[in-house]
Amino acid sequence: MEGTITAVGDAKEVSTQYGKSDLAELTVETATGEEQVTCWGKWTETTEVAEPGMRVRVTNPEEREYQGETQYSTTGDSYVVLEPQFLVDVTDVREYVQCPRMYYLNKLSSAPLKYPVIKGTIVHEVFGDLLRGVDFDDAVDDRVEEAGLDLGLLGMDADEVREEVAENARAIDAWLSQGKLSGDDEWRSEMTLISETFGIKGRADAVRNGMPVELKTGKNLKRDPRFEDKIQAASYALLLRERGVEVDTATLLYTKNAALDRSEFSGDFSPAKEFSVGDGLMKYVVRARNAIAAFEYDVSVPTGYEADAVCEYCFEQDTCRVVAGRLDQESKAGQIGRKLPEDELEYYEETYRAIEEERVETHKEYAKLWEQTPAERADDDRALVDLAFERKRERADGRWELRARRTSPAVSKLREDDLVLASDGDPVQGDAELAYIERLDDDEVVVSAAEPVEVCRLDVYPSELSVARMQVALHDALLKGDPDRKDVLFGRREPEFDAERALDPERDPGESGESMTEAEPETFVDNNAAQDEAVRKAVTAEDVALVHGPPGTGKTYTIGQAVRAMVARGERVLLSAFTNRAVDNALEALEEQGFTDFVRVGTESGIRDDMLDYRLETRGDPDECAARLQDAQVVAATTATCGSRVMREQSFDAALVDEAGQLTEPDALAAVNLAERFVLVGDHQQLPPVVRAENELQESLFQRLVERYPDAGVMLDKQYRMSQRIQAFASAEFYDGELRPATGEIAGQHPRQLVDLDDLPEELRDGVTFLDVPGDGGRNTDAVEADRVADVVSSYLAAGVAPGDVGVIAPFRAQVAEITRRVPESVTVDTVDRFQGSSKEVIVVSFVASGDLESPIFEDYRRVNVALTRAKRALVLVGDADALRTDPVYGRMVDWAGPD
Ligand SMILES: Nc1ncnc2c1ncn2[C@@H]1O[C@H](COP(=O)(O)OP(=O)(O)OP(=O)(O)O)[C@@H](O)[C@H]1O
Repeated sequence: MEGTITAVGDAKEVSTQYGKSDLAELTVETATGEEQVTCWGKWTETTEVAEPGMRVRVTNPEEREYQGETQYSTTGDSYVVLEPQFLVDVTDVREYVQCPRMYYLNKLSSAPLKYPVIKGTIVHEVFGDLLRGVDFDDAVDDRVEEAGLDLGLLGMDADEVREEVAENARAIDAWLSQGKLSGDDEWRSEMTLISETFGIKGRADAVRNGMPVELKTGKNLKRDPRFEDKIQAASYALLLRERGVEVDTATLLYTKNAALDRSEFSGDFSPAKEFSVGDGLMKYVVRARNAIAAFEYDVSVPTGYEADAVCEYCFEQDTCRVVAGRLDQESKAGQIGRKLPEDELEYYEETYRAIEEERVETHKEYAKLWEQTPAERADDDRALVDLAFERKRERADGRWELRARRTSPAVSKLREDDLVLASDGDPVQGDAELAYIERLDDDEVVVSAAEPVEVCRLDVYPSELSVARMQVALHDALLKGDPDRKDVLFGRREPEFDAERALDPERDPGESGESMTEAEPETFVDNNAAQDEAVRKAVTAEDVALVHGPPGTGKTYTIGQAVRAMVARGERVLLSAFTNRAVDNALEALEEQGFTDFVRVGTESGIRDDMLDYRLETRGDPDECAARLQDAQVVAATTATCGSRVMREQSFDAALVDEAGQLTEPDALAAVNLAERFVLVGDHQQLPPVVRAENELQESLFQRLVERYPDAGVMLDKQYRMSQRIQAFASAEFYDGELRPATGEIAGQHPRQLVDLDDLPEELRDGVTFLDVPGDGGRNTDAVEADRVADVVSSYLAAGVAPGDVGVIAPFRAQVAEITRRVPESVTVDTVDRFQGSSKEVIVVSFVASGDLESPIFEDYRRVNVALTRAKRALVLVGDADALRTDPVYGRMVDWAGPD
């Protein structure tokens, strides 16, 4: 039975025929009405954390009719699951059992760059390799080499690490070969498991004959595995049971045991500890996960009293007390340090809550994996569901290349390089693995995965990584952040500027012997006063400078100038942006300006091909890898990568962050935290941060600071893209009329410069055109409008415009698909989000507007602004004029564009 809790009774002790037992009543609103459920025994621990409003599921309850009503009670086979749609991760269950506050603290600080962590990862990878049959020495050498950068930053010697990893791996190898001797062991490494019944997800290190095997790189000389390790293995056992495997044992492999000197230690040296997994342990797992789900439900913070955590021996004791002290939390370990000022505390708590709300939304995405039918998921753009598996091939690196044929031309959010869940058709109960899309075209898809799944379906995989990084950035900014910086962030002090820094370093008195008074302010950009001022602000800012760059105003160019000016002053600079594309564009601008002393940090698949030469190699000799990063004057990475453990170890004089209007505050902080001073470049009139939850994360740090400190900002007011005719509406509507074409030549751009106007239909001869198409009234697609858009595109192509110069923008992916089917492949058709930051000679916008515009077409005006500011010479708007006129902004847009 399942429903929403409306009341929770107190636990009481009663006598039964089997002796004394606890019980507590839950009142639950189910699909058929309000029901009573009696939770017996240890399930009262769960009722104690339950609250009205939470969802609850009780499996295998006993049903009894009593005075005409059905009453439920738990049986020996029952599980009580709170908030089952919230998938608690197995590693969180393990942490929680060890100490509830440890689970919380890990959310705030993520895995640091520490040798035991890195070594643990390497050994795990070698374990996977050995299972896949890779040669022992090859696996060790290769995996150590792969961790080159991490090891280099830790100052580790590769030979020593190899030796230590080999010692651990030998324990694995010996144990594996024992299993092999005994016959037909069936192995599978790294298995992604999701339980919709128990609300748990996880990734088992390995599964042997259906039973979980967990690898621990520590030692354990007791006969039995550690309790928290047992809990972890039992969680996987529970997940496997849901797939119908009768799991009764699990194995923990303590690899360090094999490397211990027997004369120094005594105990049970065998690395592999097997134990039987009974129902009791699995119920314990579910109760622990319920406690976590309950904390997440009301975003409360554990104190450490919830479990029998022992603080005295805990490595995290100091951190725990500092966090408790600074954030004014109750903690079993106590508090140290001064409480944050009230406004910071309030900000921290609000932002923490907002990020957790985002986490809940991410979990709702997971739940859609089973709540939606395959067809619904496909309709929702969240999956490609009818793939026909073609073939698999094992690569030299042990990963599998999997190919499937597409049997229908569906659209989806999925793109090349995305992390997806590749499955045999059932991502929850079937064979499923995380995979990367390597190629996705109209008739075939190629993915790579650790296991050879017979791919028939790919699903969007809602990663929690971005949520995790936001929490870490928030924590770092508030608890570790410089107090001076925080004064500005919290409005206690105006940002300051040091004019001397703008003096020409070429004429630095230190070098030329001239006195300071003779040094002159440098001119950074001589043909654009606002850009010049922007660079000056960036260079002189002691705290923050804000560069507001409307479309095409040379943001990227200005960033390049600013970076070079900073480098000329001997500064180490972090160059960051929301997307890989913007990071690469900024580097390209630097390259064009003759500067290439930079290092690009990121994954091979994320970085544009022409920038791969600058990519920081993370594999190889530790010292060399580390030196390349540490010696680089300029380091470039997305803000997401700035939250990685490698980047969190770096420090910079200045951080320049592009696309800052699209970043949530915590995402911007991830970059800003790494530098002494920072410059945000963006436009809050274009795309806002994209988050699932509707809360304060939707407002960027850029916008907040621009509004708070207008004097720290400069607006770039000359644009290098659009004709006067095209830019007029956006300038008036979104930039107070202050945006202007940079030159007469730009202002005067016209379709006649592309084609002979006589070759175009009459209505397309102006630079801006509105085509009134009543449409078919569809909500997300409009076939009539799509036909008209296709006509317009073919008119331009017929007149001689190159297909690559034409772009089509539509508000919904479904309409993008409608139009894609009707135009040649080389014409880009996409949603606004994919067009931000790019431009075309000719842009056609399809509005799919009908009726009274009930459903917001471009969600908000900022998206329309982006759509209307991509074209250089010709902009064609296609939509239902009457529908659009029901909205004042769209009404003015229609008036501006025609029809006359
Ligand atoms: N001061 C300048 N002098 C000459 N050309 C410039 C200047 N500033 C920018 N440009 C040119 O204008 C064009 C647009 O500049 P850039 O790509 O930097 O704009 P952007 O603001 O980053 O664009 P978007 O709005 O797409 O992000 C580029 O071709 C660039 O070289």
